[in-house]
Amino acid sequence: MVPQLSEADMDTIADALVETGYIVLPDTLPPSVCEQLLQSSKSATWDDFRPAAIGRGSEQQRIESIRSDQIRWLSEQHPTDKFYLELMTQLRQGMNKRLFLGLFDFESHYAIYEPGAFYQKHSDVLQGTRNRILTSVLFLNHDWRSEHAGELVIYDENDNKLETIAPEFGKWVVFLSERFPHEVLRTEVNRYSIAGWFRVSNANHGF
Ligand SMILES: O=C(O)CCC(=O)C(=O)O
Ligand SMILES: [Fe+2]
Repeated sequence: MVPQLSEADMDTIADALVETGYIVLPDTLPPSVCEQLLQSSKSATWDDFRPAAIGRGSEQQRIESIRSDQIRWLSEQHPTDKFYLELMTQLRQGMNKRLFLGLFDFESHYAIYEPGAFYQKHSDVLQGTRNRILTSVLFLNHDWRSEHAGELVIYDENDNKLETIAPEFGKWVVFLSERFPHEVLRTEVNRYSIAGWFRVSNANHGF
């Protein structure tokens, strides 16, 4: 069965994006889908994962002092990925309908942060582009405890700390990409997440 986001969930998310620009949802996505995603992340071989890079195209760099996670992009060809991508399509259409965001597509990757890995404070909007509008992060860590660390910290435009979010299984964070710098604190255990970005078409914005 294709999982569904309810109209009520979409209303909640749209209202939060208007009021504060972000939302932390503890258990909105179906646990069975989250479990499949976790298994898919765990069962991939390390050959499938690549050290994450920073930037775009020829400017792409790997700077381990900034981020040290390993990533694998989701694909429509993969049945588990497809379920998740379907949910994100529903969110994209729901937000376009409610907020006229003109979201055009969605790209996302599994990430594994091994013990000692982190991602320093950054913005998801790549320099010189404005095409990432909404960020989505889903956490997949069962039995997370504070000593495991690896929290996601969200800041406001003036660098004030807004939230320190435990990366607990099934927790889903959605925020306006441009408004919130954020960082992943150094994790003490393997940390599983899926980060994704809803984008507008470059062509629409004249780039
Ligand atoms: O996994 C996370 O908590 C967020 C990762 C992130 O900020 C990114 O990949 O841009
Ligand atoms: Fe990010």
